[in-house]
Amino acid sequence: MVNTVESLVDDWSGQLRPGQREIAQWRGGLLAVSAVPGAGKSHGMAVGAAIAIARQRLNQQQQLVVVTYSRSAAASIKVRIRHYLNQMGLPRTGFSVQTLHSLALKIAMGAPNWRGSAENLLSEYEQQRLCRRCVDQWARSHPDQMQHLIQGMDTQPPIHSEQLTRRHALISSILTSFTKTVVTSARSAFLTPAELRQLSHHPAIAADPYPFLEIAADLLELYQHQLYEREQIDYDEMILAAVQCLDANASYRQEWQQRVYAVFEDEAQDSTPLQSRLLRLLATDVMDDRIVNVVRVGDPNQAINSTFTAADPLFFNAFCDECAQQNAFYTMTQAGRCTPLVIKAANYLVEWANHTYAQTEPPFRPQDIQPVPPGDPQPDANPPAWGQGVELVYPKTIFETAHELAVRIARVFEAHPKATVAILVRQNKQGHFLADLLRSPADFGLNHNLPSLGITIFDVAGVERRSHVPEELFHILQFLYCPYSPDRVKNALTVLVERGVVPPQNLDRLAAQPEVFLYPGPLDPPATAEAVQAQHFCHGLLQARLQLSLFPLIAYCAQRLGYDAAELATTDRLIYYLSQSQEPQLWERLAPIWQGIVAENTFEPVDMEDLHSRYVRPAQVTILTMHKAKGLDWDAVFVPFLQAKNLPGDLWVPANARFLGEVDFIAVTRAQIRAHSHGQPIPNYQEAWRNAAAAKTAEEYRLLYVAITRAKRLLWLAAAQQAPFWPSFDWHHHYELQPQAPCPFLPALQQQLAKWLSPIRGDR
Ligand SMILES: Nc1ncnc2c1ncn2[C@@H]1O[C@H](COP(=O)(O)OP(=O)(O)OP(=O)(O)O)[C@@H](O)[C@H]1O
Repeated sequence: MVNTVESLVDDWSGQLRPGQREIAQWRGGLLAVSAVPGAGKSHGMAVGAAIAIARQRLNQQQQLVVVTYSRSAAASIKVRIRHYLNQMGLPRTGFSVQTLHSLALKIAMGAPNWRGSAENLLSEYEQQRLCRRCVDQWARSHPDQMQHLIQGMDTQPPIHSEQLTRRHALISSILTSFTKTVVTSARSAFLTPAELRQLSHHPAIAADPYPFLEIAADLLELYQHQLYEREQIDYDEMILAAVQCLDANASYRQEWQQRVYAVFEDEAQDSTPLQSRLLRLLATDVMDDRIVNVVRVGDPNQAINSTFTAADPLFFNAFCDECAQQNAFYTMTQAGRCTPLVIKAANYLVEWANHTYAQTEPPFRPQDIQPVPPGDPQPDANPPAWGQGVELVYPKTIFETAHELAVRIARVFEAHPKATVAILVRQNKQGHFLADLLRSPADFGLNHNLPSLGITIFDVAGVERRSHVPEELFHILQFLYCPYSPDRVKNALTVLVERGVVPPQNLDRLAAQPEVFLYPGPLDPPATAEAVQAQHFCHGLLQARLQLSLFPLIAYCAQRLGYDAAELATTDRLIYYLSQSQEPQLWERLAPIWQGIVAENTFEPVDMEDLHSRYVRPAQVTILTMHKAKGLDWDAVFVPFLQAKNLPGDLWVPANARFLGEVDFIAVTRAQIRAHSHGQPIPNYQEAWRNAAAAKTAEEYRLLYVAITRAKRLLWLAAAQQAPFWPSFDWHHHYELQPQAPCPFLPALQQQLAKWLSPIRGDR
């Protein structure tokens, strides 16, 4: 067995890059790998994990725990590790892949005397309500401070009606969001209410116009008290609870340490100190606490969560320094994913942004991506470009952007029918807007129709937001119980087309006259072949509706939609949930409950093993946010709407909070807590505001860097000359377009492109 493993390790080592090889050769202790995008971090980690599992003969009793930050990343790494274990003929039991939160939940729930339970886990919505309750309570018990806030920057108290308006804004929105921010930042930085209060007396902030840190301490205290009283926990608390359970109970800690041989962490740049502490505790050897088996891989240049969570690349950098002192730190600068021109564009972004923002917060660690040398193990490494490789356009409007995009995508599929393609947007709303335009171009006067070419438009946010299994089945069932409603026919057909069980076609035409679509008479015009297919499919479902009772009918529909195992398991969970909710189990009774599940998106799907593969599929255009695109890649990547207002955008003060002054005190307080947790001097409010703005800009450019480095062969960037003024407006209902400047990186890149693409001119 050992020999087989070692000979396979030798074989595989020949297929690994430096950095990956070190992970494969790891035999315990700390190890850090910092690598550029596409260098093969996740790949190296999967191979390394499989080898460690084989070497240590890990099993159900003692496992290697792989931690990631998103479900899709977890699914993709699980598949890779299983692949290598299969090659070694080993069972799949020696490891588990988890998101950090599910791991923490397991630890906290298993602890003796732990007061919480999964049912007590606060949803986002409930957390919001709890924050609001704390604010109400605080406002009642602090009338003087409330009055001080209501007066804002005015020298005199405002008139009565204005006071009421401000009070309402403070309670319902400003202080409620403030509470949420404080709760997350302070607890991640291990700050107790008492410590926060102490911090609020710091002389550096004595002249700040409002005592927001003191208010933060009050609100944090109230929030924690309320959680305790209600025996509830929230996501952050779960991690804190897990750490506390392990800290407080030696035998429980040892139980876990015995169970966990090592922790491998992907995307480690997104880790918070609290999370790192949890992982270290778990990975400490049960017999000797000087031995800590932790492997962390990450890329500080891809840190894109630090402005809305307590994550910060600084912590991963510190870990890298610690490992460097033990000669256990490696960097990987070669990457085979992208065509050379895309690499040049990404490197230029690093150089340009660090130069442009040298005075504030340089966004990147200066580090160039290099193409891999000849003979690299990756097949088709640094592939040749499609088209120009990097293309940059300035369409007149957001509509023209959609049109140009469709034209270019159609050309990609014409030349490469099996291409994988993604459109990356900054905000979900932009994604929905594009999805609608691309799905129904005629409605918007566009004459390029991707669905008619057999190309699926897959709007990730749309699907995920709706938690697709409950929503898809809901639409089908709604149709089956009311087949003559045009809306329901359209919704059901949309699901059927998205699932690929009915061919794409003009659904509005079918839905407009449901009886003609379902049961055409002799005088009706002949249906197209696609419509007949859709009709037969619907007849099958309607037939089942007459023969089956509700729950078997739901299961039948799930089968007909071609659900995979995880989706079928999710359907089972849904049926179970519905069966527990209401008697008698009739559609009319259950429909409102089901609709609630869809609206609140609270239903937890069964872990989707191949969620990842849904994002990257041939003959599909995947629309998703830049954040969600992390860790994935496609042949062609389109990044529209790169107007300056959209990226990097600005920090701004919401209109209802302007009476407090020219800065957003939520961002200010967060920046003050951030500085403290980094061991830096605490900044006053003006400096904290500048820091917050610089941190946002820096992170936006890292986000653009992530987007750019997803492209293997073609990167298409666009900035519309006219777009909605506020990127956050609902693009469906706000068509008032205004002139917009492009993201300042684009003109700079354009100049470079001109040089790179015409070497003679460039040389001059
Ligand atoms: N040694 C290797 N042999 C073959 N293919 C490899 C190797 N290393 C990486 N690859 C391939 O290169 C691509 C990028 O690898 P991977 O996704 O692991 O990179 P990454 O560093 O995690 O990227 P990012 O940080 O941008 O998400 C993948 O398609 C992967 O299969």
